[in-house]
Amino acid sequence: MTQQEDQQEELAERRAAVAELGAAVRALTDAAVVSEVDDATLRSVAAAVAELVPSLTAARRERHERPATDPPGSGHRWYNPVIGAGNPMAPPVHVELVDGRAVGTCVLGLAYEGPRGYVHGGISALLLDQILGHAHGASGRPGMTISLSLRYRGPVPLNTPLRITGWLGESDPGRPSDADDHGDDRQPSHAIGTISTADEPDSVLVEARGKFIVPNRKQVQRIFGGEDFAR
Ligand SMILES: CCCCCCCCCCCCCC(=O)SCCNC(=O)CCNC(=O)[C@H](O)C(C)(C)COP(=O)(O)OP(=O)(O)OC[C@H]1O[C@@H](n2cnc3c(N)ncnc32)[C@H](O)[C@@H]1OP(=O)(O)O
Repeated sequence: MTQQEDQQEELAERRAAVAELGAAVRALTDAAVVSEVDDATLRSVAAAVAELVPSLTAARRERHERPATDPPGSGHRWYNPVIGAGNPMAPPVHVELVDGRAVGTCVLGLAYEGPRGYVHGGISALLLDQILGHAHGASGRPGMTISLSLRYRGPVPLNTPLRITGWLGESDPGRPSDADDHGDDRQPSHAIGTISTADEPDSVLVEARGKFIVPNRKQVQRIFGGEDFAR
């Protein structure tokens, strides 16, 4: 086996273990928010969970440090709060590119509840920001959101297969590019997205409009210390 194959195998092993823990803690979170067991059981589970924490934090990363799952150039985000298999907070949303559109699918349990039986509006915004980011990134230029507005047309049901779709709209007409000053294309992109149930994809429950920019070199330096932020 070559050294590269060895590294690939190690990476796959690490990602599988991270996804396994993510799924287990996600299931625990779901159990915690649906549970109606007696107080003594809640307290004994809380104590058992608290005892597990030190075994995970024995080796930890700090802000700005890459996790072992996301080596430079991979473009992966295993702990992303929307799509990351390793993040218990992520549903996780499964995203595919279909005919130039980003299409996400997921089911949201009671941990995401806002109005009783329905998804919290902030969670819808989180999902849409991510999917718009994928639509923008699909053009080959991953970027950052500079504005996001939402229209909530109908409540989004929990425990129901959902479809989240994002695509690029027209850029700002007539906005001059100041590429000469900044060495980058500074035209923000407009992206549009929707949430519907998988059964009724044409019935839009939430729609979003966002603007994305590709940070220029100075901005990348200022915000990310020069590292290629998207890779
Ligand atoms: C297959 C592909 C897979 C890909 C997967 C990817 C998935 C990822 C999904 C992740 C999804 C999650 C995504 C997330 O969660 S991204 C996280 C949320 N977003 C942020 O944190 C951004 C915070 N904002 C800033 O840091 C600054 O505002 C920036 C750096 C943006 C500009 O601060 P700066 O001090 O430098 O400039 P200014 O404020 O004086 O702005 C002046 C004007 O210029 C415009 N402007 C500025 N810079 C640019 C530019 N570079 N190109 C074009 N235009 C630019 C600017 O809009 C403004 O215009 P106007 O508003 O006045 O009209």
